[in-house]
Amino acid sequence: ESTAAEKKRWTLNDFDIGKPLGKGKFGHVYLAREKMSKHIVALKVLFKSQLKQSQVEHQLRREVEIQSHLRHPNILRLYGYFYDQKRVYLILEYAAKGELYKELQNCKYFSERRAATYIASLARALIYCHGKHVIHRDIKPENLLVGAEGELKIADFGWSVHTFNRRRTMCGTLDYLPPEMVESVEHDANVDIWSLGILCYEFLYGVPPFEAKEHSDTYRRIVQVDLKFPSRPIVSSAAKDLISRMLVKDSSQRLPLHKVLEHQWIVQNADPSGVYRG
Ligand SMILES: CC(=O)N[C@H]1CCN(c2c(Cl)cnc3[nH]c(-c4cn(C)nc4C)nc23)C1
Repeated sequence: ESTAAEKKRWTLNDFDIGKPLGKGKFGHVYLAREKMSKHIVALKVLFKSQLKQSQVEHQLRREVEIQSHLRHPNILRLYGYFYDQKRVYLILEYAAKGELYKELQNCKYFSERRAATYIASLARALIYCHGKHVIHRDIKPENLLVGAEGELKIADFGWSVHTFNRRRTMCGTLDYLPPEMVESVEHDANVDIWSLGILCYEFLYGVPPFEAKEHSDTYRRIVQVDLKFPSRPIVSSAAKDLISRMLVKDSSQRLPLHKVLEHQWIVQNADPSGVYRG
């Protein structure tokens, strides 16, 4: 069902533009306020010239089509879009607590309760997406935002907007790709289970499991599923068990998302509200 916001023909005049939130290859994201409702949003401004140059117009149309129909507390809303001569504007939900990866950088790694709470809410969001035949939501930390109540929001449109201090492995990171994508065979919804396993590892250890200096080494470690658990920080065997059941080369053998939610590590550590309160 589409709301009034979906139908309205928005223009730039409908908004007061605030500070830049992030900038990147295709344009910038600004804090903005819709004048009539005083509703705070994030306005993503993309340059048509850039989109044409990189032949991503069709990808943008597909992503906007998908994103505007997804309604889930852990998926950033796309309220609408509009364009003028030179730019395309996406009207997005504003996540008040910003980017998760900055939080992860600040505290190196998360507690098991915090990690489990985030993984559970992402599993629920992915179950919702798969139910609508939407896969590969590209859930690396750069694409995760935090709402006002501390809830996680998947905020990706197939490419990310790079904020000022980019993550070292941001550009073209292979870290999150599962074997079938690295070996570029067709992929199914199970790719998201793999990425969730990578994310769980990174939440607990502060680095992705197959990180290496050279891309060729990361590639080899992924296809060999060269999974090692450091001795520090100390992580429970239940957490390692869950990660080991998600990072499985044969995508059909990965723990299904609904089984992730039933895993003892999640049941014992995740806050049922999906919000980590510290
Ligand atoms: C992957 C990606 O799109 N990255 C960012 C750029 C800004 N953008 C935001 C989007 Cl699209 C939505 N909400 C945001 N909130 C913030 C933010 C809030 N604080 C306190 N600091 C920041 C930054 N940023 C956004 C997404």
